[in-house]
Amino acid sequence: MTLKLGERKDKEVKSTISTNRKAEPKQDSHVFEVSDLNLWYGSDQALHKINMGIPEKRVTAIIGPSGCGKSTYLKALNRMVEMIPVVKTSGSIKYREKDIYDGKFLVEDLRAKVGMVFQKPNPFPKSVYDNVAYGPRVHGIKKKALLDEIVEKSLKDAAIWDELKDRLNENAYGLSGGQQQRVCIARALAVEPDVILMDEPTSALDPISTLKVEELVQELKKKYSIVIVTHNMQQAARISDKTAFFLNGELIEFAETDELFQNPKDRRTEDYITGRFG
Ligand SMILES: Nc1ncnc2c1ncn2[C@@H]1O[C@H](COP(=O)(O)OP(=O)(O)OP(=O)(O)O)[C@@H](O)[C@H]1O
Repeated sequence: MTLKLGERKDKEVKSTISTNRKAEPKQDSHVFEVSDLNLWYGSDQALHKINMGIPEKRVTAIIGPSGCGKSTYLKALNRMVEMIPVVKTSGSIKYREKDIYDGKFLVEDLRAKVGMVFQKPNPFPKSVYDNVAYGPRVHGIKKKALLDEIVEKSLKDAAIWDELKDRLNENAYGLSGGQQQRVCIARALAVEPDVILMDEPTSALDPISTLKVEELVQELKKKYSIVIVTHNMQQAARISDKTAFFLNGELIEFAETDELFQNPKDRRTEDYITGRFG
């Protein structure tokens, strides 16, 4: 089902992007607390004074037009953005009340807790088993029985065990794109993260694989806190509990998903979700 944005009147569009859920505002506890975050690539400022808490065990979607800073924000949360040498930041990001830029917080420890799944499935050119066992091995787990257990559990949690249990020794490159993406999710789960960041995880997938990943996200939020960047507003409405709308590097609105789509508070959010721009 494709939204023909810009072709409908506001009211119709707002009711079209329906989440089939009743708004259940909760008092969230937060895994991340982001305060006054500014980020520059050289002299170009990509994020402006972002203040945003990421709720625990819920799905937070980030939407907004191309270039508005969604991926930059996501990669700031696990300090991946620092891999680009010209990046400078100010403000603070706290993960479970610890400042992630505090010298005492090792980046490896942060990334073990905050896993990431990318737009394009990126398995290693290794067997399914070795892909999933990779992280635990890096963390020093050598016992075969324990690795077997972790691989099975991670593939089960990624809803792909039944499909792959007899193909564990096959190269992951030989799998379909949708299977590769779920193996990548299993790889992220194998190190027992707390938060999973997903950067447009279904944009390279066919509709059936997309549906499987969306269903999986619903399961995963029982155990993990999830932040997902998506270009697809229908997807944000379907799978997220809270939605943040970014524009030109600013956080314009952050609300319960039903609220944001049905009753946006900011004119710019309304313009975007009704297809007037973007
Ligand atoms: N490595 C980089 N070097 C310099 N500028 C960058 C870099 N990566 C992103 N930017 C700039 O930062 C801004 C935000 O980019 P970002 O990729 O975060 O946006 P986005 O909302 O995720 O976009 P899209 O939806 O197209 O993926 C853009 O102006 C972009 O050109």
